[in-house]
Parts: sequence; structure tokens; C-alpha cells
Amino acid sequence: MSEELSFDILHTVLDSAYEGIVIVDKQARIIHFNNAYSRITGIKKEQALGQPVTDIIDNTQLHMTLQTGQAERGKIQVISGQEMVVHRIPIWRGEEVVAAVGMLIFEGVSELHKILEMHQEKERKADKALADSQKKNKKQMVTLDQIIGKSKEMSETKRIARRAAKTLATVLITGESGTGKEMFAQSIHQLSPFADGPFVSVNCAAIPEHLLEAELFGYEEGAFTGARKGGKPGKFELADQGTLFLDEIGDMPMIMQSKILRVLQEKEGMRVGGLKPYRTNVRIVAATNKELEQMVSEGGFREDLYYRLNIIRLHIPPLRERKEDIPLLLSYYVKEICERYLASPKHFTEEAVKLLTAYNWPGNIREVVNIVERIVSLAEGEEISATDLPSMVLRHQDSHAPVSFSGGETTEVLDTVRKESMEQEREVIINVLKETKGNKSQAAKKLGIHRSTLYEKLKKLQIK
Ligand SMILES: Nc1ncnc2c1ncn2[C@@H]1O[C@H](COP(=O)(O)OP(=O)(O)OP(=O)(O)O)[C@@H](O)[C@H]1O
Repeated sequence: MSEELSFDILHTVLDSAYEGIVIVDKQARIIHFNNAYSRITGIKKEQALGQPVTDIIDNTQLHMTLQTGQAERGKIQVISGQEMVVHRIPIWRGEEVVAAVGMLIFEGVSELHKILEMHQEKERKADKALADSQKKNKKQMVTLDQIIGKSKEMSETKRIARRAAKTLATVLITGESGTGKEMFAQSIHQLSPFADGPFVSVNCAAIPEHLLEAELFGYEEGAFTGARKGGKPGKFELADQGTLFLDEIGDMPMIMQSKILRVLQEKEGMRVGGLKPYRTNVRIVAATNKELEQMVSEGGFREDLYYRLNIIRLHIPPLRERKEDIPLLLSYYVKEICERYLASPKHFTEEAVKLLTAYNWPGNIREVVNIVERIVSLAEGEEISATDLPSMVLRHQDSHAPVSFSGGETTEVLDTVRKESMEQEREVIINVLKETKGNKSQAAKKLGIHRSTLYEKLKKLQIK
């Protein structure tokens, strides 16, 4: 590129900059004065070019920059009666300062104040929103009364939860996905001596392994690349005097298991990059849908941590083992969802309830919520009948679970559907097992069901 061309390009770039830019030569004469500088100060370009900078710009120090060779940043300079923020930068060639650049960053300090105020206002709003959402969360926290279920199994689970809540002991909640483990954890917190403190929830499976320590214990400024200025408190600090809910604890990496055990024993934590430990007094409620005992025996979970967590055990049975709760859940959620969607009230016919009760609900109550949501948004009339149900419900009927809540005989339709669906289910499972070369854990994962459910199905469908 010719020297002339690069000079032209440079001038164009300087002229289109948002900041005011002035360049002086060795003798402190102005050799460049860009459009922004002219706009901000009202001084014409022709007036400025070739003139000593001290004659043109009020209170300039650029001639001093040429002498000292020192850069100055963020200095306040009064130009045309206004305070402005400037940088002054010397340009060296070898041992000598050959020019200096003056940059006008903010047109006035008042602009800087405005920006600062805007920023502070934004921060105030964000803090308020956070405080409001924390208050709202507190109000929205679940209580035991909101947990639906009158079956013997659920009544027993609630009884244990109520008693566990009053103690300071660690609670381990087990149960398949979607059975309501987080609901129980919140209810325990609400009834516990820690109820006035925060409820902090961490999903151990959702946080990448290398971030988990910082998330749980916090970090100090500069602890790693990307660490936030001022550091960040960890969940153990945030949950102080409250409850820390460690969801999916079975997915916790071994190294973190040891660190958690240490905090539980010593009631002290240490931020990543920190030098001084902090005190933390939290009630731990952990949950998992994994077989922790089996993980312990296979070496995937620390035995000492397991015993430390398993002081009170709360098992939530899957929905298929407490079928009498299904009609209650259906009628609660159909009402709640119709209200939420501003839809006209709807109800299930007796036959639809029978079919839904005979379904095996591998996704438990979360699946109930999803299916009812889907049905409500598609069904047109007030009545939800068998024809409105998703085909999956008809295909996966639980043949060895008689529908006893209404005391009636199962219908012929239901029988036919069941027979057909068992055949289909058998075929699907055999195919998946072939794909996984007989590996049952992988097959259960592919089918989206728990391993114990797969074993039950293998037995029921006589798959060898
Ligand atoms: N007994 C219940 N009564 C009413 N709603 C319930 C009940 N149990 C669960 N739910 C609802 O089902 C959904 C799943 O519940 P929750 O998140 O507590 O389950 P979970 O066992 O913690 O699931 P995961 O193991 O996947 O984290 C939520 O929408 C919750 O409100």
C-alpha cells in the first residue's frame, strides 16, 4: 500500500471517530483535528490546522506531553467553559517523542455523570428486582399441604417429612424423577427451625464439573480467568442459616464429595482462591433418583458422605405405586391449568380417568402436569373423554394394576388396548435391548425410564 493511500485511510478513520482527536507535531503545532473535535468545541478545522495547540485549545497540556513523554488518561480539562475528559498520548520514534495525540472522550463531565447515574439506576432496579423475586420465591415456596396425595404411601411420606423438618438432621430424599422431591425439600424448609433463612437450591447434575466448586463454595477475585471482580459467594455462604438443597447428589463428582463432607463436618468452607475459611451453618437436604447404595458398593459414591446424608431417609414412591392419587392429581391440575390458561372449565369423563389411572406414568407427576397441559390446550369441549387422550396413554397401560378406585370392571376397550399395547411395549423393549447389546442401564436411559422400572417390565412382559 502506498504511503499516500495509508495516510488517506488514517485520516478517514480519524475523521469518522466518535471521540474528538487532535494530533500535534514535535513543535506542538496541530497536524490533525478531526470532525468530532470540531463539533464538540465549535472550533473550525481550518482555524486549527498548523496553529500552536496552546493558541487553539483551552487549558491544553499536549505541549507538556511532548516534553515529558508520559501518557495521561482520564484527565479533566475545561474546554470552552465545560469540564471534559481527555487522554494525552505521546508518540515515540526510537528515543524521541515525535508527536502527541489528544483524545476527547466525553463531551462533558455532565455526560459522564449522566452515564454513571443511568448505570446506578440500572443497578438499583436490578437489586430491587432480585429482592422482589426473593420475596416472591419465599411466598411461592411449597408447603406440605400443597403436596397432593391421600394414598397410604403419601400420607406416610408426609408424616416422616413433618417430623424430619423439626430436627436439624440432614435429609436424603429419594424417588424417581418427577415424584416431587423438590416440593418435599421446600416443605421441609418451611416447617424447619431454618424457615426464616434462605432456601438455596443447586442442581449438581446441571453444573459442569469444573465450575461446581466455585458455584458451591464461591471464589475470590482473580481466582481464575473470567472470575468476576470482587469475587462471588458460593451456595454454602448464600444458604447460611437456611437450607441448602443439593438436588441430583448422585451426580456429584468424587472430588467434590470429599469437599462437601469436609464442610458438613467442620461447618467451614473455603472460596476458590481464598485464604481464609468462612463459617457456614446450613441444613442440608439432598435428593437423588439414583441408587446411592449401589453406587457406594460400586465405588461411585463415598460411603462416609452417604451415611452423613442418609440420617433421615424420605422415599417418595412412584405414581404407579399409589394409583389412588392419580384422580386427585388430575382434577387438581385440570382446574389449575384451565385457570392459568384462561380456558373454560373442563373435567375428565369416568372412562378417561380410568385409562389415565391405568397408565404407568414413567415421568410421574411432572408427566401428569405435561399431559394435562397438552390435553387442555387441544380439547375443545367441557368434557375430556378417552378420545382426547394421547395415544401414548392408551399404548402404555399398566396391565397388572387393576383400576380399583371406582370399584368397577375394566372395560372391553381397555382390555383390548392393554393386550395390544403389551405386545407393542414388548417389541419396543426387545429392540432397544438389541441396540444396547443387552446393557440394561443404557436401555433404560434410551427408553426414558428408571432402571428398576425396566426390570419390572422385563419380568411382567417375560423378556429373558
Ligand atoms: N404430590 C404432588 N402434588 C402436586 N404437584 C406435584 C406433586 N409432586 C410433584 N408435583 C409437581 O410435579 C413437578 C415435578 O416436581 P419436582 O420438581 O418436585 O420433582 P423432582 O422429584 O424434584 O424431579 P427431578 O428428580 O426431575 O428433579 C412440579 O411441577 C411439581 O409441582
